[in-house]
Amino acid sequence: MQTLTETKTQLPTLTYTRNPGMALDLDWVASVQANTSAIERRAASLGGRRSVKKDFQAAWLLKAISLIDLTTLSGDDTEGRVKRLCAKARQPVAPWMLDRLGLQGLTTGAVCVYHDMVGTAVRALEGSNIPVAAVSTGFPAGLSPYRLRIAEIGESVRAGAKEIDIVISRRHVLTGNWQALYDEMREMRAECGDAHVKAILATGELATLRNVARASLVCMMAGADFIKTSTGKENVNATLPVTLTMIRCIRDYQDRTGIKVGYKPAGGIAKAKDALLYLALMKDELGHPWLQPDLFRFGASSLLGDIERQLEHHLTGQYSAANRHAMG
Ligand SMILES: O=C[C@H](O)COP(=O)(O)O
Repeated sequence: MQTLTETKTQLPTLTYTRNPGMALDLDWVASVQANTSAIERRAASLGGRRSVKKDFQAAWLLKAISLIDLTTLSGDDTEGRVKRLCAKARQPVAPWMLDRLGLQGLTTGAVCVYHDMVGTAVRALEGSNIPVAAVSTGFPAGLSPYRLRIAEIGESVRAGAKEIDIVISRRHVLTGNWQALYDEMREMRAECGDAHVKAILATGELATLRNVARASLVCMMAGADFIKTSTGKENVNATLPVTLTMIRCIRDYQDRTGIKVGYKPAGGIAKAKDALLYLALMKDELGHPWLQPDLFRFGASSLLGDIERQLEHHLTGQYSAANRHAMG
């Protein structure tokens, strides 16, 4: 894998990339394979490599911040917590750090909340360009009545969510009912209207990497603007093998249709060095366009805290031996 080199972070402007989708191509779905042992070998080889040279780390950490969907998805969420989260999204690191780096106006990519908190988040982010993403459709299991799942999307859009993270019905994947998965995704896409739609596959519950690949493809055919690994609530969430599988499907879909679909690893990404590894992998496999917020996001509740700590150590020169090790 190449080492990331970039000395300056340019603040991204978010222009959404839309996926119009296509007719369900069952032959293509049937032909999808995933060579699990090769994928696992490649994933295992990634962790030990330095993904960013020390001189370039600050720029890449800032880039990572701009790609976070800063998330709170807890049963005990309150308006106060969501307001604090939004304040953090507006000003993710201390102003002195940005001054030191000659950068102003850095924000996270979005704020991600349950439907009930969309209104609070929209009000708290007024005047900023930070979109609110709502998890919808009976998150996280997606097992509430179908008409209610569809209705929830409309409610979130009307409350001001610009991005909707839907959960798919895992049973359609586990039973190979690709038509049902396609129809469900298509209807959810339509209900989102102008809002950007991310399809959460809950890959930890799909049994095989081949299922992950086929579900990725069907959701893209049905018009998902992003494919997202996990709700963060499964036993296994974002992993490197799943990431390789999904981003190669994104590449195949682009090769065949010319359409770029985004990728959102989510759940359990809490360390700055893991974030940098993901960015290096995206650059390697898909190229620069997938280092922008219209095509890449981290779904993460605690990643920002670790990035901030690493940035502070970087800028003050106070790298402890432990931190040097943590940053690889
Ligand atoms: O979609 C985002 C995930 O729920 C966040 O998961 P996390 O709390 O493990 O970072």
